Amino acid sequence: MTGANSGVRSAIVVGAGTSGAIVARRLTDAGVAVTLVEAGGYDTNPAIHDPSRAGELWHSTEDWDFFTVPQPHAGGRQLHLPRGKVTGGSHALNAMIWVRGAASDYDAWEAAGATGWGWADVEPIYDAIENDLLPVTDDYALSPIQASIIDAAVEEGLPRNPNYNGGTLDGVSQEQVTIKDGRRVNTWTAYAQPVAERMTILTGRAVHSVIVRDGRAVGIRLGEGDEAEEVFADEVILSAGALGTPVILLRSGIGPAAELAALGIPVVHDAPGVGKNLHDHLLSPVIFATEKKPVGPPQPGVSVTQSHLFWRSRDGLPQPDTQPIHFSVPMWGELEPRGTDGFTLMAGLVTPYSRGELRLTGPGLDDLPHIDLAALEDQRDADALAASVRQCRRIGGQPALAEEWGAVEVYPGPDVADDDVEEWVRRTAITYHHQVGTCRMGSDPQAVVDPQLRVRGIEGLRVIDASVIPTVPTGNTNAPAAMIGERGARFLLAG
Ligand SMILES: Cc1cc2nc3c(=O)[nH]c(=O)nc-3n(C[C@H](O)[C@H](O)[C@H](O)COP(=O)(O)OP(=O)(O)OC[C@H]3O[C@@H](n4cnc5c(N)ncnc54)[C@H](O)[C@@H]3O)c2cc1C
Repeated sequence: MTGANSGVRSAIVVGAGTSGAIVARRLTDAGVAVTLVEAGGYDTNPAIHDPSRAGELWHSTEDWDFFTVPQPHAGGRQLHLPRGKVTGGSHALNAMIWVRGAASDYDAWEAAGATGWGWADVEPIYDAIENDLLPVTDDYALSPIQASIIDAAVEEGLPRNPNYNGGTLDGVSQEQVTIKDGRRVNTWTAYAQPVAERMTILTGRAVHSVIVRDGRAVGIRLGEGDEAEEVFADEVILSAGALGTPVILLRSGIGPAAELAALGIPVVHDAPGVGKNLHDHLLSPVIFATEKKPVGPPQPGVSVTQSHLFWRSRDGLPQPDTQPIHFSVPMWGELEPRGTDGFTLMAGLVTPYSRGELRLTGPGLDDLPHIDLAALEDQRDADALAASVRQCRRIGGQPALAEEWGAVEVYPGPDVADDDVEEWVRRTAITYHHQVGTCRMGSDPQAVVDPQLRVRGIEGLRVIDASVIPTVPTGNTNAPAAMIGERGARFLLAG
């Protein structure tokens, strides 16, 4: 369907990240006059494009560098939440791993009121994306340590899964990634950048809020104070991500009325769900040194993570609840003392029960949001992550690692007994970078957007990004964000 058919002549897309870059491309191809607004700059930093250098992007100018409020169930720590602030968004910073999730994840969305988002609806979208502009591949050479990690996981009893996107997640696998010829490919470089000359692109411009007149979104406010500027279009699409989009809605007066009033923000529409339901996956490290031969430094063009596994931490689960991810480098984080070489089996929780929230602390662009993941608040999350740590310890002790490499566990290390791993998890848990849910889609009054991704109560305004995800899928969230971008654009063009 073309833009002319849908009647949409012009659209503003806020955010050139995973979802927004796809939306901008699809609308442009349909003849819609697109203005794509990105708070960050262009992706000129070479570290973005070399998969081995992703770690350099944390705390860089391309990182929003968010932090949570102190997390009482995770040692009182404030967790760093990197998010891409650059063309490509978080797909410019991420590890490029491609995971669809479990069919039952999407059937659960549908059952909870996201009508039309069951597996039968989304599977063809994934099939289409993977055979279109993004290269999704596991056809690359494994680093020697990664091959041994996979062997060790098999020795621990896990099945070797040749395609975790093929219907069964369980087992250990080489990661499918969006890398081509040793370079990162993201939705900006694959979708939006090739048609950039056919759009209006504003970079380095942060959107303050949406302009709403008589219940309809008519444009956006860029910047604030003396630098404020207004841009108008038929449709406004927020693709600013699970932390960026709710902030824009709240500054626009679309959110929980009492919270907005307390900050002196005029209430445009009482939407109690905006910023609620924030949740994320979590990681906790198990780090090894090698006594027989060094792992060696990262190689240019090669990601430091190439394998992962899906595993059920207890009986009776319909799908895996843990997804350890394996790094060819020691991921020391805040740990001291630290060595110079090694590898990390990063335990991972992918079925979190804890739910946090995002709130504003003020109406200005510089007022940092209050971000509370409620990390490990639900005991089931701590139990699953601790079980995952114990499993990673066991894998490190298998012959393929312990005998071939002389792998020796440095952290948690011999002083931490398996019974004390929960304390380790609370002391070391970090984000898996998969925040979702802050503008949940559904059919109930608390849902922020309807299943067509229209903001309830406001005409001409959609949210198309990871914030609409009602419950985080079993796996990394980039592929779901891309799928949401494709579907959201189709909904909009269909009118
Ligand atoms: C370090 C890291 C590693 C990750 N690894 C993986 C992985 O390997 N595999 C995987 O599947 N997922 C991974 N993820 C998660 C995945 O990248 C995200 O889920 C996905 O990119 C979300 O897409 P999005 O479109 O919702 O938001 P984003 O891609 O974050 O895009 C949002 C865009 O909006 C812009 N924006 C925000 N606010 C404003 C504003 N006010 N005005 C203008 N622009 C604004 C931002 O700058 C950004 O460009 C990782 C994430 C990170 C940060």
